Amino acid sequence: MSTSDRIFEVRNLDVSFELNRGASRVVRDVDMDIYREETLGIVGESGSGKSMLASSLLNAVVEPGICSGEVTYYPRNGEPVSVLELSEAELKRFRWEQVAMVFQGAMSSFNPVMRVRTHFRETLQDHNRDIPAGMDRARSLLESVYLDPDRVLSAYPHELSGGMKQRALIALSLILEPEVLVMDEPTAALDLLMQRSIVSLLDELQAEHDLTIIFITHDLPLLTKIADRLTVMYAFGLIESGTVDEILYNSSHPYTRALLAATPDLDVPVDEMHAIEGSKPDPVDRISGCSYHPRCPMADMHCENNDPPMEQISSTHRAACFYHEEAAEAIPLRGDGNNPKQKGAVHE
Ligand SMILES: Nc1ncnc2c1ncn2[C@@H]1O[C@H](COP(=O)(O)OP(=O)(O)OP(=O)(O)O)[C@@H](O)[C@H]1O
Ligand code: NI
Repeated sequence: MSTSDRIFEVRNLDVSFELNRGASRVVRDVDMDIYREETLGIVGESGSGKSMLASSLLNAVVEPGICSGEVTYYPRNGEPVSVLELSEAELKRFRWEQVAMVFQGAMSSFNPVMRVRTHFRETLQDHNRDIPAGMDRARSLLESVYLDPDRVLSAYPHELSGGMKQRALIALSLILEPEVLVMDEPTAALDLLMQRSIVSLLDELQAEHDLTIIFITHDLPLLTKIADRLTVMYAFGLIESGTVDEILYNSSHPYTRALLAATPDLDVPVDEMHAIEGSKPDPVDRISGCSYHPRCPMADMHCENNDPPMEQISSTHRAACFYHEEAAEAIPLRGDGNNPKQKGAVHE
């Protein structure tokens, strides 16, 4: 992937809140590139900063959070956009027309007293789009998420099941033809079957609409089915990123390996994150050295005193650990040595 394929470039991104007990840094010094038409999965335990990072991409961090650093968006046509410098009016357009979002708790983001049709219509109206052409598009989008347009458009949100509502929201988020879809735990409230069907539907939508998808969840097994690349967050920062295969079979950060080892079966989604020993980091505390050292079995004095930089492991794989070369041996994964794919990938 060359830099010309980038759709987002994030540099030195920080998000902080001024709390009574001190400054709370909930995203720390994130550098990240996102490539056009990829599906990037962001995974990490609850509270690690995934939602804050995702909302930073749209300059939509909740008040009174402060976002600093650079978020540059490269549209297919036109000049690069400095997202954190957009005005309110520019942001409103940017958020629907370039980068759309389906956020956590999306089940409630339909207005309960408005029919689904009105949501589509008002969005088109707000953005000065042609209504008849837009409503035709709405119908075809609803069809492409396997919903009956007539029935759904005239329904009130409560008349739809959770899965139907979620699919209708995805259709709505695509009504203004955005290039990027940011999804924060979009399937969390759905049953297994519905989660899987939404995932396969995203694949189809992505191909059809040339979408870039950023998918956030703590369901690692789900991500391995949908993502091209994975980025792992720990304690408000990125600690490893690579292709799905690099993360699954050759992960080089002790936290990622602990996460994988705690995931009993990649075909069964579990709330695997809580299985890792030690307490969760607090965004107000300033831990010296590596943020993972208090929980890391490999940590030594060097890790306690120094913050590990992201090390390049392959052209697509990076990890922030001084001992990334030894991690595979120190933290074996269940099934290591049995799976031929894993065997070949283990560090010598
Ligand atoms: N409004 C707020 N004010 C101050 N701190 C906040 C606020 N909202 C969230 N935080 C803190 O920011 C940190 C990161 O939160 P974030 O919601 O990004 O985590 P997450 O990884 O998305 O977790 P989850 O998987 O539970 O959604 C957490 O420690 C959280 O306590
Ligand atoms: Ni979240």
